Amino acid sequence: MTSGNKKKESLVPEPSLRRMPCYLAYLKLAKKNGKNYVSSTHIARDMGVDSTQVTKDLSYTSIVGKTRVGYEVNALIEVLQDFLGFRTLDKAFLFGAGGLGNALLHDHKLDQYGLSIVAGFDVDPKLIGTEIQGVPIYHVSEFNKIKSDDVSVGILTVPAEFAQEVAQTMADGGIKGIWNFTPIRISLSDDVVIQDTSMYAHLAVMFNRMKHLDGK
Ligand SMILES: NC(=O)c1ccc[n+]([C@@H]2O[C@H](COP(=O)([O-])OP(=O)(O)OC[C@H]3O[C@@H](n4cnc5c(N)ncnc54)[C@H](O)[C@@H]3O)[C@@H](O)[C@H]2O)c1
Repeated sequence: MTSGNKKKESLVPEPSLRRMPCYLAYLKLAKKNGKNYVSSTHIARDMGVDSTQVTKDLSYTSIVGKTRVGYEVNALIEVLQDFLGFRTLDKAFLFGAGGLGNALLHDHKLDQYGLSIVAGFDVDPKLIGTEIQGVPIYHVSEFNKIKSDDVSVGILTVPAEFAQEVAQTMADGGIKGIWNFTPIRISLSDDVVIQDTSMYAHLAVMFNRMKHLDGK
């Protein structure tokens, strides 16, 4: 597959991995503002993270900061992009080209994060045979015909009631990583990585914290 050199970073703690794309966005902005070097203290101050945490997070990559000046911005951007797997393109199949699936197909920045959707699958006759942003949409029953060894990522954006069944279809067809947007906890064998993602969970946290503010 295209991302054969993506490393297995299983020992990196998830909170560190989750912070890294934020460091990357911060560094890209620093670069835009003409900065050549940033220190972990600056990153920490601007991002509201402890500076030892920043140093620790970045130590999982191969980069080493220089005393006093810190990290070279360009080099750190490249190292982070590499480390996070954003510099190689993984091909993905999308299952469920409705509201959210359609939005993801319109997300032109997805490839900057190492993902390229090459085909969509749905059951809606109005969608089958169409293209969304140049990506062909097939009936889900055609998956076995279309599936390919070089596509190992599946994006799951079907209604909740079909999530488990469609995820199983994906796994049976060789998908190794499922980006699960449905609210269902998918159960599959251990050789498939499932990453649950929910905007609504974050919204719930925000509402809860806002209530707490009101109560002050
Ligand atoms: N994680 C998040 O932040 C987030 C945000 C929005 C929606 N969602 C979830 O994403 C999913 C999709 O939401 P939506 O608003 O796009 O719904 P939607 O109804 O607009 O789209 C769902 C699509 O899946 C298709 N579909 C139905 N059964 C299928 C099957 N067996 N195989 C393939 N495709 C099938 C439908 O025809 C439709 O096009 C839901 O589970 C929803 O809860 C998650």
